[in-house]
Amino acid sequence: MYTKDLFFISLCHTLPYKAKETKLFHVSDWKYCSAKSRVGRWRRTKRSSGNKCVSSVTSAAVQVGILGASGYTGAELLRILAKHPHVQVKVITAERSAGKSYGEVFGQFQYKNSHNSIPETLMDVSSLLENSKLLNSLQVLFCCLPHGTSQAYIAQVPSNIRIIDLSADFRLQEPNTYQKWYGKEHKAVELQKEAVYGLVEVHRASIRNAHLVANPGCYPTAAQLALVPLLKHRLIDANDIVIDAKSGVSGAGRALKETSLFCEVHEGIHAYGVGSHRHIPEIEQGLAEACGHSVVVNFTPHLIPMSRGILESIYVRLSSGVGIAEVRKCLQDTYANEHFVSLLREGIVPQTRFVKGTNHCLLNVFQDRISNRIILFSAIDNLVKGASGQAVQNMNLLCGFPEETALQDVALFP
Ligand SMILES: NC(=O)C1=CN([C@@H]2O[C@H](COP(=O)(O)OP(=O)(O)OC[C@H]3O[C@@H](n4cnc5c(N)ncnc54)[C@H](OP(=O)(O)O)[C@@H]3O)[C@@H](O)[C@H]2O)C=CC1
Ligand SMILES: CC(=O)N[C@@H](CCC(=O)OP(=O)(O)O)C(=O)O
Repeated sequence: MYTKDLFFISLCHTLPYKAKETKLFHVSDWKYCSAKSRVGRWRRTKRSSGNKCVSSVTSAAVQVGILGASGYTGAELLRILAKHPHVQVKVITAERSAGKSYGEVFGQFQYKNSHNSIPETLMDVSSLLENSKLLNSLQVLFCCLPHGTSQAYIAQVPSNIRIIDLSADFRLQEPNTYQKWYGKEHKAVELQKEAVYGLVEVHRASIRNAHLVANPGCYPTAAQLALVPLLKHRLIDANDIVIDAKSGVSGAGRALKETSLFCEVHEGIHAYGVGSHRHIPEIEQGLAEACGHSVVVNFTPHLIPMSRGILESIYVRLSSGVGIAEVRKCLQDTYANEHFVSLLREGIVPQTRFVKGTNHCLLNVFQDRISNRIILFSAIDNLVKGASGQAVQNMNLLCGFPEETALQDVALFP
């Protein structure tokens, strides 16, 4: 059977990704679908997308600022917010690119009518913080600055503005843990205490009322979504977890670094931060919370010559008397009503290309050949579910919008 003979019934993007049981029909079966239902689907599509490629902003749009809009996560935020029907991006900032127009920094933002209007020029953060009128006109501030930089700026933001920080600055609850892994004292310890960890599928209730959301790190997102439910239900041994992680190069950010030079990345793969990566305490903090006692994991990240994507292969020991079927059932039940996390059908290995450009995390579990062990796989796009997509999911939650608003893309493939 050839692809041209097939019609994928979920072409319409209003159909949630969760519809995993959607079948491919032969084109000749199409006539048996009622014309009425086809019209109904079309009408819904037109209404939800305003018959244009993007939705228009409602009059009562949430006013948003983005610190660090000239970086990778900033650009990804603007790409996503461009199709958000209830958001107006009012301010964007940069450091080296301050004063430039956004289209000059990112050519993809020069197209006419392809996005909600965005501010023409990148301003510097200090000018924004000094302009109290402009600052106070914002309701939500995304902070896409390097870790260590965010905390001092965020401490100056008025408390009526809700902040979503994409850096690592507010993820660790213990100031001592932060100092140990980041090598410096935290400059906003009080704020660190009140920050809520923004892994929506785990902390949804507390995020809703948060003033400051600490958006999770990319590697910790993929690891925790696979492991937290299993630890909560005591299905795996908390002291025998090996996380073998691979990331695309955009994870390192846009600033020029030796480690992300083309000649030193392409056609090669290497581990880094072995036994010392700063995401170790973040992963351990989340897993300890899930099982109620401290956890020590083996976490080894690798850099892969691709632009985006994270795949984690996670090797664990089952608790005594537990089988793989219980693990599958636990993941299936936990994520049955979650829009962005899915357990794939048995035997299908999650791939980064299945999630490229999307806010989805795909999971699966396989029996290891070594008895009583299983292998979990978790795939995300580091810039979307691992950063800006998750940040928008958090904003949707804070603002009372449906969580999946502006996040319903299907992966760009191939
Ligand atoms: N990339 C990823 O996959 C992920 C990143 N994160 C985290 O999100 C944050 C942003 O990451 P990413 O977008 O990749 O980083 P980039 O390096 O691509 O961008 C950083 C941004 O911050 C600005 N900036 C840098 N230094 C300063 C400063 N001292 N004062 C004000 N602005 C400054 C830069 O401006 P300019 O370029 O104009 O100098 C740029 O806009 C980081 O904390 C990162 O660790 C989290 C999850 C995943
Ligand atoms: C490939 C690569 O370099 N990845 C980054 C992680 C990106 C991320 O999530 O960083 P934050 O914790 O600062 O948000 C790293 O290993 O440091």
